[in-house]
Amino acid sequence: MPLLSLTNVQKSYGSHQVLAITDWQIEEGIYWIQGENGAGKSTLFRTLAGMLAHEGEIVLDERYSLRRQPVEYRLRLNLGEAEPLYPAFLTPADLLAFVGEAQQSPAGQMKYLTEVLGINYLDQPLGGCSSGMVKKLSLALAFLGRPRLIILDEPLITIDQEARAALFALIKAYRAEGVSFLLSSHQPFAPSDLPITAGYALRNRTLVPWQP
Ligand SMILES: Nc1ncnc2c1ncn2[C@@H]1O[C@H](COP(=O)(O)OP(=O)(O)OP(=O)(O)O)[C@@H](O)[C@H]1O
Repeated sequence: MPLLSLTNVQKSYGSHQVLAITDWQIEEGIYWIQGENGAGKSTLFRTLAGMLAHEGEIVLDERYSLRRQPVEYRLRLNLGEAEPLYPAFLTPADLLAFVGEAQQSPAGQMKYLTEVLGINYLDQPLGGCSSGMVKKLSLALAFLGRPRLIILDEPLITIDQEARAALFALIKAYRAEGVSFLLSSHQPFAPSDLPITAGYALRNRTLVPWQP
């Protein structure tokens, strides 16, 4: 049963078409998406997260259409952006509380995520946090709630080895609970890092099986 189906999905900025995906489906698993700079990965992920207007049909779990059941769909699909930007005066505690409520985070989940990812600067305004500290927070936010699919755009940029190991452990733990992942990276993941189900490349505005 497909977890995510895209049919005739198109996205343009003005006259510049970035996505033209006729038919693409994935089942549960951990997927890796590669793309050259400017290929459209962030545009694809923001489209899947419902942040950009698009043409075509995007359906999760054969039931939740982004267009027709937007609330149910968004509760089940989380996005961690490549280069997250937050207002400088907010703290990690503020954002975790806000996103946690919106995503209906179960009791204890925020504490678990902040401990695993080493977010021990909960009350420090983000304007005074390093890019790695902001990135780790954005990753924690992407795991909140009870998602079916978590999309992480360039999850490894700016984070250190310890956070990378913690993130991979978290991905495996969530995967064991039935959560699927779409990850982008300019570099392929080593098989020892993560059990990747399949890789795709974003080329010529569409997704094709990845080949080295
Ligand atoms: N808001 C926007 N307005 C106009 N064009 C945009 C906008 N955002 C992205 N683009 C264009 O769409 C194309 C795809 O951009 P996108 O950011 O999705 O690529 P990407 O694959 O994520 O790139 P990178 O790996 O460099 O982050 C680029 O040609 C970019 O210039």
